[in-house]
Amino acid sequence: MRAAILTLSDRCSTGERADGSGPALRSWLEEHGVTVTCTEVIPDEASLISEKLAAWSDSGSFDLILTTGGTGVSPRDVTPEATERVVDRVLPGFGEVMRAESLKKTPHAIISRAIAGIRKNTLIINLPGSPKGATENISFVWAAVPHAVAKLQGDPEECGTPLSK
Ligand SMILES: Nc1nc2c(c(=O)[nH]1)N[C@H]1C(S)=C(S)[C@@H](COP(=O)(O)OP(=O)(O)OC[C@H]3O[C@@H](n4cnc5c(N)ncnc54)[C@H](O)[C@@H]3O)O[C@H]1N2
Ligand SMILES: O=P(O)(O)OP(=O)(O)O
Repeated sequence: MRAAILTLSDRCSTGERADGSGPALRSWLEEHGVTVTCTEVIPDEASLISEKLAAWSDSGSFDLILTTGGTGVSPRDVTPEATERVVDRVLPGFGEVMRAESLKKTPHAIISRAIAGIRKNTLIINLPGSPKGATENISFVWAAVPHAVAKLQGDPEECGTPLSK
């Protein structure tokens, strides 16, 4: 699987704060056998985020794009809206599971509005901004990611497990 990581943070984009979440996600993915070929840090600007997600998806170079940051309720948190604007289909289950599992870690999890969706052949998943929130959330949904990527790219294999007798 080929992946890209997009960090959304005003402070990290100006160098005021070091990006801890992009590198944390990169390590997490590489430990899980994924090749990360592109990482970038940009500010919380909806048009920039949408343009970047569309360009990366349309390049055909990535099976998976993770975003980190901007999923909450601060005035400049616009990642879910910018993502929704460019995906062909939303995958509601990812956000549902991330919030349900994260609530077992912190009551603040309910604040994250993260979504996931598909654009062309690429799966895009929003994650919260902190290194802890980002890595916890990807771990909660990871079991479904390889199968989702295979299916969205046209894998014709039947995936129904026969009922045991
Ligand atoms: N499983 C978990 N889920 C959530 C957690 C968590 O710890 N575990 N945190 C919850 C919180 S709190 C919030 S709020 C929401 C929404 O988060 P956002 O996506 O809006 O995150 P930001 O406001 O962009 O960042 C929050 C906080 O994290 C630090 N930060 C942000 N970006 C970076 C970065 N690139 N490198 C290092 N640190 C970063 C910074 O202190 C920000 O103030 O998510 C819940 N879900
Ligand atoms: O990372 P920023 O600067 O976009 O802000 P926040 O601390 O709210 O994440």
